[in-house]
Amino acid sequence: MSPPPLLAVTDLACGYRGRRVLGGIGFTLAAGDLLCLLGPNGIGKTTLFKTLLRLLPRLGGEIRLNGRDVAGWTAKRFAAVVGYVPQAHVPPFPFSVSDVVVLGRVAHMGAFAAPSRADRLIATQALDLLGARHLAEEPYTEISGGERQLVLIARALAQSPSLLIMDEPTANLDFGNQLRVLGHIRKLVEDSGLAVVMTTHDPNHALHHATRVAALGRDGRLAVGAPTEVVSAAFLRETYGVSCRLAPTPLPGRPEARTCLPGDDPVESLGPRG
Ligand SMILES: Nc1ncnc2c1ncn2[C@@H]1O[C@H](COP(=O)(O)OP(=O)(O)OP(=O)(O)O)[C@@H](O)[C@H]1O
Repeated sequence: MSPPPLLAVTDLACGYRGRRVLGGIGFTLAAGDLLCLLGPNGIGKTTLFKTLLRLLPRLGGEIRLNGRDVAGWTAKRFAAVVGYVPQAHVPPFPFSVSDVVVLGRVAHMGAFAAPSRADRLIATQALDLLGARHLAEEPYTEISGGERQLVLIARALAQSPSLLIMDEPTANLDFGNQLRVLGHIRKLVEDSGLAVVMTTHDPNHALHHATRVAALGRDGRLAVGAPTEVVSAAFLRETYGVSCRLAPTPLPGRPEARTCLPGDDPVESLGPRG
């Protein structure tokens, strides 16, 4: 019998007290998958993430990690498998970058224990992996937004998770930093077998970097599949109300890759769609 998938979400319903936002959500994720979650503003991507992370109680359905329902897991047991990279923010205190990264080890430390030398070494290795070791002694409050994003990814990697959930890891990054951060994420997935679920508002991130795409349409249904299957001109028109064409743009290791370009009728894209 084949082993269960790393993450299996079945018939999941999410929302807030008295308000269901999404229902019937189902997908699986294996080690080495980079899944991009796409969908229009306000459709429920953050709500789904919060539910996967157990920050919001599920309204129905199941979330299984390695075949086990996560309901009732302690925070520590959950954090040993799942890491979370929030959008970069500036904390009120000027912690050093290495102190921020070593916080990722908390899930592996005893209650009230200080980080050990081994914990510090793992934190340094995580920074190394992302080419960010030179930042170790900098105050976290005085580095750039792109650097902060790398530091938050390093903190999540120091946690040694099997699954990383990333909320718009490229938001607020300039073009160069977007490419660098996405390149690092893809390399980690390819080299270490880490699985990643990330949101993005750029379909080209999904087309160029994801192994799979999960797209929430305006009807709240989730379509899951290969990037070029899911990100079609019809999906972009229905979801974002824009006319696009998908140009073949073979990339190293991805001969089937496409790039989303403005279509013939850009005026159609103006204004919200109901
Ligand atoms: N704390 C809350 N209580 C009640 N409803 C909420 C709460 N937070 C969000 N919502 C509602 O849930 C719906 C989905 O919001 P969510 O933030 O998950 O969307 P999203 O897809 O992440 O949007 P965006 O792309 O704009 O970040 C929206 O209608 C929103 O108003």
